[in-house]
Amino acid sequence: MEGTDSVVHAKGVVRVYGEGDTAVRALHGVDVEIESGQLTAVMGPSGSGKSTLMHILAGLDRPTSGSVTIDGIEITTLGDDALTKLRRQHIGFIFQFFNLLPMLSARDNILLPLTIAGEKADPEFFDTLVERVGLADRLAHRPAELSGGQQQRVAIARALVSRPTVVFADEPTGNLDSRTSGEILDLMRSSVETYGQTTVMVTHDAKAAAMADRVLYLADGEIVKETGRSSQHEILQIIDTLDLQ
Ligand SMILES: Nc1ncnc2c1ncn2[C@@H]1O[C@H](COP(=O)(O)OP(=O)(O)OP(=O)(O)O)[C@@H](O)[C@H]1O
Repeated sequence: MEGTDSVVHAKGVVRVYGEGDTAVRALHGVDVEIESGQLTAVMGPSGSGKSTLMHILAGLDRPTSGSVTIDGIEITTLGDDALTKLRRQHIGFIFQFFNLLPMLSARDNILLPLTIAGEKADPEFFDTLVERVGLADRLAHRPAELSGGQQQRVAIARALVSRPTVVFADEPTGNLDSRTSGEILDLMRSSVETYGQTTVMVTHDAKAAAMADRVLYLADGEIVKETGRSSQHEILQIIDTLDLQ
């Protein structure tokens, strides 16, 4: 059925940091599938393994054991060069602190993933994208000349410009005020609706998770619950009941 195939599969993912007495088992055998065309939110208390899981699903880190496939490609056994190439082709990133290059204009920041890959943007798609994210009159500005919300819009356009298989967003609204957060979440939701952009978002914010089609709850390195689209109130209740503060 359209919109319900999974594009990322993780099976038995274990991640241990360090060795011996000081080893930290951050993930305990996580099984998860990320559905195509959906916004999936990952929630859980601090230290529950959200960032670790996201980094492994995105090919930024390798599991200690277990399997991860992106678009059918097993990434855990790829060499570094092949993994970098796969990330360029298949993954877009949005971070809490925007991670823009300060010396580049908004336009060049947005185009960076394509520039690095030696590709050119489809001009029509680029124009529609900057229009949608509301940056058409800010393209010549550098990040320091933009507000936090505008910088995150640049980061969203940068993540979307190569039309990646999956966008991973790590606390995308964690550094923004509530009004700007709402605008950024609307934008992410609309990229799912308009482009069918598969997106995975790590968040502490129940309001953000309420925008998702599916919510995964992580505790002590395990997925302890999964729900479909839920209201902010329902999400807060689950967090309270499972003691996931
Ligand atoms: N590089 C590392 N070395 C050792 N331990 C680590 C490392 N990175 C994370 N950990 C540990 O792994 C566990 C999971 O961390 P992770 O950052 O994935 O949690 P999180 O849910 O994203 O937390 P937060 O919401 O605070 O960002 C924690 O106990 C953390 O201390």
